[in-house]
Amino acid sequence: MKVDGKGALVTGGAQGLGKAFSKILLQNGAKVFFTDINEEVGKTTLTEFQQTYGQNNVRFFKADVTSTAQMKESFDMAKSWLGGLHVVVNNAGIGGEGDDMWEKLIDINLKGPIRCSRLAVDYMRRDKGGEGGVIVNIASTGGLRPNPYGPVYSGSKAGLIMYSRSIAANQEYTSNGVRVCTLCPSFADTALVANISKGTTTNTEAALALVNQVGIMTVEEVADCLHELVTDDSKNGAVLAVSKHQGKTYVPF
Ligand SMILES: NC(=O)C1=CN([C@@H]2O[C@H](COP(=O)(O)OP(=O)(O)OC[C@H]3O[C@@H](n4cnc5c(N)ncnc54)[C@H](O)[C@@H]3O)[C@@H](O)[C@H]2O)C=CC1
Ligand SMILES: CCC(=O)/C=C/C=C\C[C@@H](O)/C=C/C=C/C=C\[C@@H](O)CCCC(=O)O
Repeated sequence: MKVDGKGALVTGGAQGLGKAFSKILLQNGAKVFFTDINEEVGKTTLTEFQQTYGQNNVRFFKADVTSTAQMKESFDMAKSWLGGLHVVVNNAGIGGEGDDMWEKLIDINLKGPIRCSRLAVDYMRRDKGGEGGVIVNIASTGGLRPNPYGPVYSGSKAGLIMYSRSIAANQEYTSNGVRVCTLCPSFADTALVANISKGTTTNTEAALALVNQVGIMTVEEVADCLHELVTDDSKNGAVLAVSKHQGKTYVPF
């Protein structure tokens, strides 16, 4: 699918990878409706995008992926303003393994993209008035192998990978024009990784050593992979891993 003229919704689009995903979609001619819980940064990013890509090609709406009501409102607004919903990127996510954080992490990193994938299917499937489209769920290489420094984070991403592969296998969705893919980046240069040094993992020293060993990608390198999954209509159920040290790998399950 060429994204030129298509409508896209990106969650967690105010900064980091979500901002890079919105940017590459805008650069290729899509209209983008992005959401985020951070209203201040979201409005700053909106202004930046509108100055570069035009007032009428991008919109921001403050919304929390843990709220069904807020995300239903987001999807309603997006479909109406975009004129059609063809791409959904479930990107919003956090780190944090502590007693005070791990349940919130599951709510955001696993329940959030499941909530938004369910909405996306309903809004995209042709038998319910949609025009077909693609959902890309943002997991992690941390969901593909055990991670002693982020067991809850890895569990959330492993769950998202399997959920995504499972709905991609649903012929009720595929026969109505919906594709589902998963992008599994390793470390990229965002606040999420920077926060590792502030103690979001179970072992900061070991985690930082892993980051140094694996290397850190630019957000643009990850965004190129998103564009590949969105535009290649042959990709359904695909899981694309990408890292600084190993490049791109379609995971051969
Ligand atoms: N940066 C990295 O190395 C990697 C990141 N990822 C995943 O990529 C996604 C984006 O992460 P980054 O850009 O790195 O982090 P980031 O912290 O820079 O951006 C995350 C965005 O999500 C938003 N957000 C957080 N909770 C939210 C909620 N409840 N509702 C709506 N928005 C919310 C934040 O406000 C922020 O704008 C996450 O799912 C993360 O797990 C996956 C692999 C590697
Ligand atoms: C080095 C950090 C690490 O081992 C992962 C920790 C996971 C959870 C703790 C969380 O608070 C920090 C998350 C940061 C994640 C950043 C990138 C990961 O999504 C890539 C995982 C790297 C890999 O295992 O290949």
